[in-house]
Amino acid sequence: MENGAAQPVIVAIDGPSGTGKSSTSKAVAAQLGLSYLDTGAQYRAITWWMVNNGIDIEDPTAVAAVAGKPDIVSGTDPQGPTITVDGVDVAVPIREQDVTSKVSAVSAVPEVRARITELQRTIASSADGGIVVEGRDIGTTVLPDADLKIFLTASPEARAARRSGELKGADLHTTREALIKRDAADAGRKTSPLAKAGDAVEVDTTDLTLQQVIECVVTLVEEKRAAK
Ligand SMILES: Nc1ncnc2c1ncn2[C@@H]1O[C@H](COP(=O)(O)OP(=O)(O)OP(=O)(O)O)[C@@H](O)[C@H]1O
Ligand SMILES: Nc1ccn([C@H]2C[C@H](O)[C@@H](COP(=O)(O)O)O2)c(=O)n1
Repeated sequence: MENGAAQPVIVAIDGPSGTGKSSTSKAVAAQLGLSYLDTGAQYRAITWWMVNNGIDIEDPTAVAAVAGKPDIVSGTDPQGPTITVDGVDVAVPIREQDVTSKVSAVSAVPEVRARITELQRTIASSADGGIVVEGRDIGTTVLPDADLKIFLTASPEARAARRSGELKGADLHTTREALIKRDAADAGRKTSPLAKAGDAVEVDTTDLTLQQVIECVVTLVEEKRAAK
């Protein structure tokens, strides 16, 4: 870096559920003055809209026919990310079990992915100072030219323990099975499945604290920025 100004940088963070993508991405973006985009929240938002409008989510043709209808807006401040659908704040309802159990089916529909991918690229290209975008297909499909790609992993046991803690003591076995089922659906779909990009740096977070993961990613971003 020649003039001391921070270089804009695009960071893609992918991985299965509960590996720490959201917590890490938000903290890294806040620390480095970058924008932050939670793409899972967008897929949850479109799923919430489908459910609320009585669309049969088991019918991909019905889902595809209305994929362009909801107006989904994401706020990208890492200190307070927001998500609205047709002007309604859906940050809370999109985390409910009903949406969580249906989001993989809705996000497997190619027309849904095309719509949301376009939205994501528009947001990333208008983030002047740079952005951390987290999801499942960011490094492979949405932003294949990202400056840095990270793929977070963790054992199913560690991920289930983290989620059970969040869900206030939910049964560990049931949580683990639900995570594995959602990952299998996300990794097994035809259109832009959950996958590690060939040029992504894999970070196994099983035995790392969240703080250690954040520090690791901040270092990787700073190295990339310095080399630009
Ligand atoms: N390295 C870690 N050690 C312990 N707990 C962690 C670690 N990373 C994240 N967590 C905790 O695990 C939970 C899940 O993390 P987070 O929501 O960031 O994962 P995610 O990959 O974004 O999940 P999803 O894809 O399902 O949204 C949170 O409660 C978070 O605080
Ligand atoms: N880039 C993405 C992001 C998310 N999804 C789908 C698959 C996930 O199960 C679901 C919810 O994501 P989460 O909030 O748990 O991160 O959304 C996807 O297909 N592509």
